[in-house]
Amino acid sequence: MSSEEGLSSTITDWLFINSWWLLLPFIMLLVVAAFIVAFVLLLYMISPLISPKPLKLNGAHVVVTGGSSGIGKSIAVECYKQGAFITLVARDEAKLLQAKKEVEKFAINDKQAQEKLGPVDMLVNCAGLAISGKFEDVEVDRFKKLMEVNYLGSVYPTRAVITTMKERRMGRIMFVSSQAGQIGLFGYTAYSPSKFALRGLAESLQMEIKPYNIYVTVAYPPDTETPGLAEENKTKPLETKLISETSGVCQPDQVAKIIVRDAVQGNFNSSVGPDGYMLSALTCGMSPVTSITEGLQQIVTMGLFRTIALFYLGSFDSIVRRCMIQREQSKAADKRE
Ligand SMILES: NC(=O)C1=CN([C@@H]2O[C@H](COP(=O)(O)OP(=O)(O)OC[C@H]3O[C@@H](n4cnc5c(N)ncnc54)[C@H](OP(=O)(O)O)[C@@H]3O)[C@@H](O)[C@H]2O)C=CC1
Ligand SMILES: CCCCCCCCCCCCCCCC(=O)[C@@H](N)CO
Repeated sequence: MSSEEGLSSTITDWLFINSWWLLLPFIMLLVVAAFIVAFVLLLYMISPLISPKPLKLNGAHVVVTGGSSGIGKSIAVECYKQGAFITLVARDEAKLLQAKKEVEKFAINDKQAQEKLGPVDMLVNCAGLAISGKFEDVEVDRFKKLMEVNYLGSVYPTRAVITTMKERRMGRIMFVSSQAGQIGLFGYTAYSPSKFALRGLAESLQMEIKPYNIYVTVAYPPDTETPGLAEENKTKPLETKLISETSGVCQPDQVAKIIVRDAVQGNFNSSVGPDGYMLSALTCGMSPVTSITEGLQQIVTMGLFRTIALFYLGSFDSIVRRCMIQREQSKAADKRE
């Protein structure tokens, strides 16, 4: 007796059936059910991966908060170059008028001079500031200020446009976070939380408004050469400087190009440079996916990037330790004098 006959006779004995082929219809049913389950699972996996339709910037109305300087101004220029109508939002009127002049140099058609604005097609929440310092050195009211400007300053404009976007069943909302909104670093105990908060807001909001064909983008730029960075650098701890140098300094135009491209495509995540790419793959968590390649890349690279990240973390720890020892030595030297 072959082992196959042995197995089938065991099953038939067990089921009190004298011929195994009486089981055939059940086996077929099982196979069909398995196929259906696999198909449904696949559909569920694929459905969030379907890419949104790109937004046409030509003739669109783009509102940029923090549009009078730095990254915001470059985003405004980039959108204007692609034919959009722009509204700049900020506090200082003189700076706004100067920025308006600079943006208008890049007109691509006569129509743009007429400033024909309508409902907002894309909102760019870029107004913000950075304050760095050791936890105990930063005044408590600065923690509040950063949450107010960086976080709530993105909530209010979004509230102002969301109802109309939902009615029109179209739109883009962008939040400018930071690499410091993906990783907590020495000196950013007040700044990082305000940028992490944007990610929580963006994920929740995206789930609510996706059926209305509105797409959210969170941008995580590295250090970028702007008036804001120059201001921040005046009081930045040495540790923060050394750690941030890891991912280099970018130009605002270069950052803006990438951010605008991602927002137009409806990508949830927008990162700059190789470190930015690794950080985003590593911290993707349960954030929305917007293309099959993005999902596959995350699946394949995560373990590798975590391995690389351990080396980075080790080097950050050693920077912090070295700076502490140096400070203590110079303090001791001062006392001796
Ligand atoms: N530069 C960098 O290294 C990085 C910056 N970022 C983020 O990008 C954004 C822009 O930064 P950056 O270009 O460097 O900054 P800038 O300081 O160069 O520009 C900031 C802009 O925001 C406006 N703004 C500031 N505070 C307020 C407020 N309370 N209400 C309304 N508008 C305000 C400013 O105009 P006004 O003062 O007239 O109101 C200005 O237009 C920020 O959110 C920053 O955190 C992220 C990663 C890196
Ligand atoms: C695989 C893992 C890779 C890990 C790479 C880690 C790189 C960390 C660098 C963080 C730089 C933070 C810049 C903050 C910029 C900012 O928001 C302020 N300058 C605003 O003014």
